[in-house]
Amino acid sequence: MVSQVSEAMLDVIADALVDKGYILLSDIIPDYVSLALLEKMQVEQNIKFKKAAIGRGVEQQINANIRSDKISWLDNQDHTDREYLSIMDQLKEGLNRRLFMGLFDFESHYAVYEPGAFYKKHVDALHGSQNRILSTVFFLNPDWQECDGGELVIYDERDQALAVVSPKMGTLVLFLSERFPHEVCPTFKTRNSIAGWFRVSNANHGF
Ligand SMILES: O=C(O)CCC(=O)C(=O)O
Ligand SMILES: [Fe+2]
Repeated sequence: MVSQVSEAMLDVIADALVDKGYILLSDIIPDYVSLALLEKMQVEQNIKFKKAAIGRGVEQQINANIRSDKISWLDNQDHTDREYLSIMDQLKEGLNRRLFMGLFDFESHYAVYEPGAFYKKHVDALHGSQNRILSTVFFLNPDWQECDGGELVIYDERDQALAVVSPKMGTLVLFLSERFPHEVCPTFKTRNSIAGWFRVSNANHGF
């Protein structure tokens, strides 16, 4: 079954990206998809997940002082991943139609933050390449409490906190990749998310 993102929802998202550059959504991914994603994560956590690296190519390195999550990339061949990727594809098409963003592809990984893990303040657009345009973070944590930590904090250009997001099951955050530094505060409980990025192709670079 492929779930549909409504035109009204796409309008709301496009307006928010123009007005503020970010939006938090709680009702875009159906529960059955979230539950399937969480189940898959839990089954694969001890098998497929690898320590996350920072940077790209030869500069890529594991730096546990900056981030200490473990990740596994989504794969279009997998039917659970494909449900999520198909919703992201509808977002891509809907935003390109409304905002001419030139979004070209989408890459995403599951991330597990074990107790004590964090990701210090950073910007997602990779150094020397501006092709990450729109960041997405989807949370898969049922029964998350305030005292569990692991908040995603989004900052503005002047380093003021704009939003402190509790990583609750079903919340999707979208923000412009180059504009918003953000961090994952240390978590006290195992914290599951899917981070993803819409990119423009190098040929479109500089629109
Ligand atoms: O899991 C999150 O809240 C955000 C992760 C993040 O910022 C990233 O992977 O770039
Ligand atoms: Fe990030």
